[in-house]
Amino acid sequence: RRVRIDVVTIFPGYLAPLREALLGRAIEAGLVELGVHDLRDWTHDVHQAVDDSPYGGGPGMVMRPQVWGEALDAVLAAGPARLVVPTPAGRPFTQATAQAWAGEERLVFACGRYEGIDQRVVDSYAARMPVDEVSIGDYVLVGGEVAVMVMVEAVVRLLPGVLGNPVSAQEDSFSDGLLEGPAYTRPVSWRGLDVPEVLRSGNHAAIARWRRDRALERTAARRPDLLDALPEDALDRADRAF
Ligand SMILES: N#Cc1c(-c2ccc3ccn(Cc4ccc(CN5CCCCC5)cc4)c3c2)n[nH]c1N
Repeated sequence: RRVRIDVVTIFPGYLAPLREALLGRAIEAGLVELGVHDLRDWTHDVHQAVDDSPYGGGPGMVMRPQVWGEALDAVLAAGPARLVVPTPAGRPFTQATAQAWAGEERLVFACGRYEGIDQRVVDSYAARMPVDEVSIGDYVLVGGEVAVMVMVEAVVRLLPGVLGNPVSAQEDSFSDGLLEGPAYTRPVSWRGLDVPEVLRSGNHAAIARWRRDRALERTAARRPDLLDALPEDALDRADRAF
């Protein structure tokens, strides 16, 4: 199965890294088709204006609906898609979102800049297709391009054939609801720091117990919200020590 991804932006160069490495190989393998479009290709004025002052006042500029309408009509003409609009005011983008979108045939990303895109763009397309206004986290970026990079990577890595070891897509650190614990490889001693003995013991039950303890410890320390979100039966007696 393949997915077609289109991105509309005033900074097409910002999306160049999508063609590198893992994603580049997925594109070469024909698992992903990627189209990056310059929004200014759909302006008609000599200044290629894409923004204007906000009605009601307020800081900054807002992106004009007409240009976005022509660009998205052109890109969406190729067939039905889910329209994704990154915004600080969006619903949280999570692994569950990535999993859901990995099943889509087409994703179109509208990258805003300035203070965002005139709301009528989202409203007009929401009438005829799925439109998701999403945020990748509680911090403020300057535009949607970086968010699109994050979301495209999170989605594409879930597509069959993209990752060398697909099982890891299922066993993602968030699959058992805990953060993953520490990982080690050779050498056994490095700058006076040794690999924990248990990991070299060959005692797989002890190793599994140690790893779960480290994951619980780390989750309790860094993401207590994940612990609170665990289903009642997720922690056994040994787990409750943390
Ligand atoms: N995903 C995601 C994002 C984004 C994101 C996504 C898309 C765009 C398009 C433009 N910007 C810039 C921007 C920045 C702040 C504000 C809020 N205003 C500030 C001044 C007073 C009024 C409110 C609006 C627009 C974007 C930011 N930021 N953080 C995420 N997780």
